[in-house]
Order: sequence, then structure tokens, then C-alpha cells
Amino acid sequence: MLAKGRATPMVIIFIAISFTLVVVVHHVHLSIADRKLPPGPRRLPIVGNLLHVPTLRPYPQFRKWARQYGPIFSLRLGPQTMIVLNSAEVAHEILDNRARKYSSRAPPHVAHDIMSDGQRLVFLPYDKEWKAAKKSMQALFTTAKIREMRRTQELESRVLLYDLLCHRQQSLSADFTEFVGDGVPDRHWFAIIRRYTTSVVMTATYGNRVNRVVDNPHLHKIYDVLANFAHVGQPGNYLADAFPIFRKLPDWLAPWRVAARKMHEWEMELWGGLLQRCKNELRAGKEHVTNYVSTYLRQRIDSTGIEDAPGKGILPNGHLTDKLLAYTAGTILEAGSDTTASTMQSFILFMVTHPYVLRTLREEIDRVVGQSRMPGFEDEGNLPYLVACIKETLRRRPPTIMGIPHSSDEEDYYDGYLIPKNSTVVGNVWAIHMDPVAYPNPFAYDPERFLDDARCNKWNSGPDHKDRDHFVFGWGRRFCVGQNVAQDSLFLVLARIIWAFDLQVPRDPTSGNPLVPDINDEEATFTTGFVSVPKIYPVAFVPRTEEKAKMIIKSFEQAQEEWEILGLDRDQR
Ligand code: HEM
Repeated sequence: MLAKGRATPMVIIFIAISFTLVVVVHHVHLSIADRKLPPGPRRLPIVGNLLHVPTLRPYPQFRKWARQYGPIFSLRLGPQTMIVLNSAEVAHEILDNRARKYSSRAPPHVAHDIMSDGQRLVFLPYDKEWKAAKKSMQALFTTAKIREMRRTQELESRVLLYDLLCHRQQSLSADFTEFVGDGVPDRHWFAIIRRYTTSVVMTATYGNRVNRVVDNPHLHKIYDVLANFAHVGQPGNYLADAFPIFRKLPDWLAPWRVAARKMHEWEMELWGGLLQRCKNELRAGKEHVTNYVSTYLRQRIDSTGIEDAPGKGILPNGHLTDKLLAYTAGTILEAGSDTTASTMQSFILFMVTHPYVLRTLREEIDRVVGQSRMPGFEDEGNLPYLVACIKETLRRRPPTIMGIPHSSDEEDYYDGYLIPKNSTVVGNVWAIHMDPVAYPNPFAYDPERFLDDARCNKWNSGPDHKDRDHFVFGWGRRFCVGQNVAQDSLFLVLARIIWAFDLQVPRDPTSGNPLVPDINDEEATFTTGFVSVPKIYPVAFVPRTEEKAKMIIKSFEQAQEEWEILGLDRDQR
């Protein structure tokens, strides 16, 4: 007993010394390896820079480091190396020119491996699953199909104008005047915009519209899934994301794993439910406008005879299983909904905070379009100021504010610096867009910067790197496939809103001054997270003339007939 009593403190001392030695050796080893990396803030033992990265709002700190360390810097998040690219040139060299090595992802373990069962397209590594999923989407994003989508966008934008007309002053009411909170009430104008963007991608993906805002089961759930995904995938949220050793813990010591599995079931109720509905409709012989999922299911049946493909990943013949198909379709819905909606919400924010810009834009639209018809796609070549305003909105408030990180498949060197294999590589969109050399006075909202002859009327949004005006759609082989769909929606909807409505904001009862959110107050005006978008704010949409109000109502009614011709649901109001 005595001997045992003495041995216990000795064992503890031994363990403590061994642990300290391991930490010191590990730290020295990393410090030596770190010398070859791009510069960056000092790392702490074990955790590296984990504690230096603000979890909720990382982009201002990443911009500060960009200014301190230059076009490329590095961080260590636990054992994981992160390389951050802060200039258009370096991002182009690494993510475009060396795309073969930099097209993978380093997904957050809990959000991707468990909550998404490793199937979320946007986080798939650059392997045969991603290639099969990407190939499956090709038919959806051909030039012809994008043109075809314009018909839906045209009709949906009429519905959006009608909804804003009915909304009028509603979001000025007491319920909606606070500039706080991320939730979007059903009857707020933000929800009207969301219905539009989600309906466009839902029709392209599943051949079904989102035909009402209030109490819509899919609309809410898509945004809930998105918000939850952004929250769970937030860097620094789970030790198991940064330190793989925690992934080996049994379930009873890893409650986060149990919770993430439940979230997977919850996500599958949505993504799997939509797929099942589509299969049922196919079996019932219901004909739709052509859409991604039913076209894919038909092809799979024709070439393999398989109706149901359980499991995950791809089948031996290269076709997608049901789960990968459901998640790929889900990614199109996720990627196409909030990004486009929040850009429209930012655009309106810049309009109500910059009356001179709004006046100039309205003059352009009135001169080109006149009063007796709505703007259409055919006006695009004649509205350079509008295109400049959209580009400046994407530059000043990129929805994916730090891009979506890539990952390196091989060890590489840039400018003498080591980029280790499996590094997370971030195209720091916010720092690139706020570079005062590329964009003088970068925090100003100034569409004029895109109005010179060479840029005028062109989207200049990539992937061609020459003359890119902004970087919101990413780089290389992971470049956004929905770029043209997004630009078409932004152009048509925003042209029509400005043509149709006066944008009115609440006024201070004493001074009469407009009460608008402060675009330079990140905390008050924008949500937190890797995707940082405007919080709700009140605007009234007042028709500019009675004739326009009548035109909006009539075109909404005509749209109902066209939905029927297309075999799509009429609107429910
Ligand atoms: C303003 C609107 C949009 C923005 C800012 C945006 C931004 C992005 C970004 C940053 C990426 C990743 C790029 C990279 O890794 O370098 C991406 C990927 C993607 N986007 Fe978009 N997007 C928008 C609209 C859309 C739309 C409308 C759709 C569908 C119709 C769409 C579908 C996708 C898909 C499926 C991916 C995944 C590609 C992959 O992982 O390989 N996006 N988007």
C-alpha cells in the first residue's frame, strides 16, 4: 500500500514531464517547419493561431493581417496549416494557374463528415465523387439552359414586384424596425426576395416552384438548414474539426457527434424528401419543365435500370447514389438561394444609403425603358450604370466574404514559401476587394469606378482573370457554376424594382432625417459568420405611379396563366 501511495505522485510527475517534453518537441519541430511558411502571426504551442482567429467575424482580422504581412500569409489552426491569399495576382497564380493542385477542399469534420455524411458537393474533395456530381450538373448550366431559365426568372420577377406592391409599408411596422437579429419574418420584404431566388433554383433543380411565402415548408427549411450549416461549419466551433485525435472518442464522450448525426437526419428529411417527391412524380407520369433531378433520374434508369440507389457516393458504374444526388441538388438550392438574395438586399441597402446613386440609376432606367413597359433582359446592353451598381454591390459586400476555402493536394512553393500538402487555402475576397490600390477609397460605394469604356456593360466577373472586377464567384476548377444565373436574376429583378418603386425608409420623428443602417458598422448591420450578409432592415416599396401599380397587377395575373401553360403551380396569396 505504502509503495503504491508513493508511486502515484511519481507517475503523475513522469506523465507531466513527458507531456511537457512532447509539447516542447512538437512546438520546436513546428517552429522549424514554420520558418519555410509564408509569414504570419506568432503561434502558441499546440493551438497555433486558433485563439487569434475571431470565430464570429473573422474577415476584419484577416484583412488586418493581409495589410501587415502582404499578399500571402499563413496561420496554424491546431495542426492544420492555413494559407491566405490577399491579392488578385497571387490568388490567380495559385488557384487558377495551379488549379490541378488546389481544387480540393478541407471540409470541417463535424459539418461535412457527420452532419452531411460526407456528401455536400461544395465540400467534396477533388475526387471522382465530385467529378461525377459536377458532370451530372453540366446539362443544367449550358448556355441554352440558362437562356431557358430566363423565362422562369422573367415570370418570377413579376410575382416579386406584385408581392412588394402588396407589402408596401409593412416592414416599417414596429415588429420589423430593429436592425438586429438574423431571423427573417415571413411578412418582411427580405422573405419576398428569398422566395424569388429559391423558386428560380427550385424550378431548375426539381421542376417545382416556391409559390407562396407565408407558411412555406421548404422555403423556411432551406434557410434553416443553411443557417445551421454555417453555424456548425464555423471554424473553431469543434475541437474535433481542428484536432483529429478527438474524432476517435467514443459516442458517450462525443455528444457533438450524436447531435450532428441527428442534424443529418433532419437535413435528409428535406433533401431526401424532395428527391422522394420527385421520384413519386416521375412514377405518376407527371411532366415538368425540364429539371436537373428528374432528367438525371431518367438517364440513370435508362442506362442502368436502377430506380433506387441506396448508400452514398457513386455506384460502380459512376452514377450518383440517391444520397449524393439529393445533396448535389441540395447544394444547388443552398448555393443559389441566399447568395443571390443577400446581394439584392445589399443592393437596396446601398441605394437607400446613397440617394445620389439611386437618382442616377433611376434616370438611366427611365431614359432607356420609359414608363409604359417593364425593363427586360433585352435592355442589358443599354444599362451600364445598373451593371456597375451590381458589380460595386458585389465588391463592397461580397456574400461569401472570405470565399470558400480550397485545399492543396500536393506540397508546393510560391515565391520561396512552402505550401504544405493538405493546407487550407483561402482566397481572401474581403481583403482583395478592400485593397486601396486596386480600388481607390475602397470602403466607399462608388459604381463610377466600373464605368470606364473598357469595363462598361461587361460583367467582368471571371473566370477569365484578365480584367476581373470582383472575385465573389471564386477561382479555378471550383469556380461557381451558377454565375450567369445569378447575374441574370440580379439584373432583371433590380432593374424592375428601381423602375417600379420609390424606396422609402423610416424617418426620425424629431429631425426628419432618414433612419438607415450604417454600412460601416459591421456589428449592427451585417450578420456574423463566413457568409456575412445584411440583417433585416425596413424599407417601404411605394409604386412610383398608379399606372405602374396597375401594370404590376396585370402582369402578375398574366403570369398565372403562363404558369399553367408551363405545368407549374399558380401563386397562392
Ligand atoms: C451572387 C450569387 C452567388 C455567389 C456570390 C456565389 C459564390 C460561389 C462561390 C464563392 C463558390 C465557390 C468557389 C470556389 O470554391 O472558388 C460557389 C460555388 C458554387 N455555386 Fe455559387 N454563387 C452564387 C450564385 C449561385 C447560383 C445562382 C447557383 C445555382 C444556380 C450556384 C451554384 C453553385 C454551386 C453548385 C457551387 C459548387 C461548386 C463546387 O463545389 O464545385 N451559385 N458559388
